[in-house]
Amino acid sequence: MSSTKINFITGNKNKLVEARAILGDTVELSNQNVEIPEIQGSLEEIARHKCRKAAIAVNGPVLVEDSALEFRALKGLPGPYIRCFYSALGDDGLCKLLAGFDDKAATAVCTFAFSAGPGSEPLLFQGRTEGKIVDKRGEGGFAFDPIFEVEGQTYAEMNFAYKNTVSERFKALEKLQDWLRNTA
Ligand SMILES: O=c1nc[nH]c2c1ncn2[C@H]1C[C@H](O)[C@@H](COP(=O)(O)OP(=O)(O)OP(=O)(O)O)O1
Ligand SMILES: [Mg+2]
Repeated sequence: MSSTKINFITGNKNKLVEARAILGDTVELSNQNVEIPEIQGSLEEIARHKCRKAAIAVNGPVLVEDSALEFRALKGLPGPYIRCFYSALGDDGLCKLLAGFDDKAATAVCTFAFSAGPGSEPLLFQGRTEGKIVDKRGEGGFAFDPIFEVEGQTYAEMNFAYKNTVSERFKALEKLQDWLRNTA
């Protein structure tokens, strides 16, 4: 597949670094940060809204991504509001949210949205990874990585390359790559 260039609109450098590593040389990501107020709604509605606004802001094709962390015991919350919860509560506070529950299951969800430009309806590519919430362990990664455990290791305990083979971001980007392969 020939290399494709896409403008990934995100203010999160860690997302950018992971996405570039996952995509390798199949897709070249440029990056701009555009402040877009995030709405309330389903993961899909939030990603679509962010994508439409980003396409208008840069007046061209864009890729955006929205990450969520769903706690089963909390019926899917914090979900797309994880950024707010994480910055207010941190790793320990997020763990404590589940203190009263035996069920520690959580799902990390990554939703990429691509628009060909202003007025062009976003296409979604979503990946999900099942895990559980544990007391923090590990030094790597970012944000909630130390408390999200998948198959015995937290994301923060995994090496960077290994996280990028099991993560929701990897699964979502595989779908994006399939789409690019089939439309190029
Ligand atoms: O692999 C991950 N491992 C651990 N934590 C993660 C991961 N991926 C996103 N996160 C955190 C960052 C933020 O606290 C929240 C998502 O919020 P979200 O709005 O999607 O991202 P953001 O505001 O940081 O960047 P953006 O400019 O793309 O909206 O979950
Ligand atoms: Mg955000």
